[in-house]
Amino acid sequence: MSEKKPGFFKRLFGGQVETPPPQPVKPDLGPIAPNHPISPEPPEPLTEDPIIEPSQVASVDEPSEHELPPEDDREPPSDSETPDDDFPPGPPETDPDYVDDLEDTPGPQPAPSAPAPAVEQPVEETKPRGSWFSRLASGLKRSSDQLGGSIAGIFTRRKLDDETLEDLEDVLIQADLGIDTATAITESLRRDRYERDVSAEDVRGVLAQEVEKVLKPVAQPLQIDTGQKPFIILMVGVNGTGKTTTIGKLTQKLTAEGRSVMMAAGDTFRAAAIEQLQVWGERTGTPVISKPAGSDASGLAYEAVERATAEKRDVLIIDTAGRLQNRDELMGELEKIIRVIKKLSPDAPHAVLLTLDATTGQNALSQVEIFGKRAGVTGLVMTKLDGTARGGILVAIANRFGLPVHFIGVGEGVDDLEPFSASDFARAIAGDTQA
Ligand SMILES: Nc1nc2c(ncn2[C@@H]2O[C@H](COP(=O)(O)OP(=O)(O)OP(=O)(O)O)[C@@H](O)[C@H]2O)c(=O)[nH]1
Repeated sequence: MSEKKPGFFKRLFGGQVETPPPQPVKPDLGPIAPNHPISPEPPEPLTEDPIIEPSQVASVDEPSEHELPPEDDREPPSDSETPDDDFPPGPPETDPDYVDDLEDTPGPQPAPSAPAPAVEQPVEETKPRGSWFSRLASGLKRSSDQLGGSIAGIFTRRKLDDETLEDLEDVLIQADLGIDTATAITESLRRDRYERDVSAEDVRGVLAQEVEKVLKPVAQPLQIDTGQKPFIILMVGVNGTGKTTTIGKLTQKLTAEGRSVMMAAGDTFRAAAIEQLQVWGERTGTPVISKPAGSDASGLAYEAVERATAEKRDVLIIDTAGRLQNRDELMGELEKIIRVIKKLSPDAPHAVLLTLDATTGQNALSQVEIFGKRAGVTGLVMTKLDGTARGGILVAIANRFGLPVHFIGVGEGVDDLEPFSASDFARAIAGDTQA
């Protein structure tokens, strides 16, 4: 944590750190609370003195009817992996009988606020920060280096002929840009420069142009409809993709804009996620609705909507447990959370944001497809673009689904999440590091 951190553009396109294939994600607080790592092991009771003000965090401490589910040790998916049947059971609401019962009963009443569990105050790191573009470029450097290196290898003193175009197409597909974009780029070069000398620089220029063309329509800011009080945002995604961290960063942005926000610790499956949100709550002066780990997430969402409505909050952001998109019962649980929210606010959730881990590669396409169908995803947040060689996947996703991309993340820090800019991303992935 003491390492000097380069700027954003530099981290997006400049990190030399080898990124291993997707690993089981260790829940930790990263830079939020660097001195207080949270163990990925089954949650231990917190023993330190409470630091969070009782008024800041609303903990709904009803005794759970259900056993605490086993800690979620599912691995994030890789391209080749398909989930097997060995996963531990999901939260209680994944039990169909339980789901039916809960849907038939009115939502639980909010319990009185109680002091939050003890969470150590986050320690803000002071690091030199570059511009967003420099940090973006730095983060995407592995992607751009890989692409740039391969392109340079193809176009060293070679005319643009069929063979070079085929080689280039292969390189672009391997960089996860998708067949359509790869073809668009090679066709553009064929049209304008066939049989002429072409430099790697020329090719990178065309790459940046074509990537920007694909990304421009999807680069849309997250619009908060002020007519909705609260504007309800549901955060969904596969395990460890950055939902909780993104909620914290987003809350920081929204509160800095003067909005009153409430967070709901709907990832009741992972104790660390609840604590993580509580840290963000303390940091941003935002109340966090929570229940003990293992509680029903739908009931919590219901209470959070009631509470945020009663308090006339501008925005309510609801976290959810990570789930693999092809675990049918877990996706059914997500649908149930949405149905329960609609009982109180028929048009809600007003935004369903899917977090995608850029290091996942091609599996992200299936995540967008299935979460889109089952949870009505309205926008995307791509995290962990720092240090991955697979940043091109965002282009393939944009091309295939056309869903708005609201934010991208290039690190764990609060200012490592920024609204998505098509031209910055295109320049960064093409290896243009000039801010
Ligand atoms: N390098 C990097 N790490 C990130 C980024 N966003 C989140 N992380 C880290 O990724 C890890 C998982 O993030 P979480 O926010 O806990 O993910 P989650 O989706 O809530 O996880 P589950 O609750 O298990 O589904 C944490 O260590 C974060 O600090 C990013 O943009 N870059």
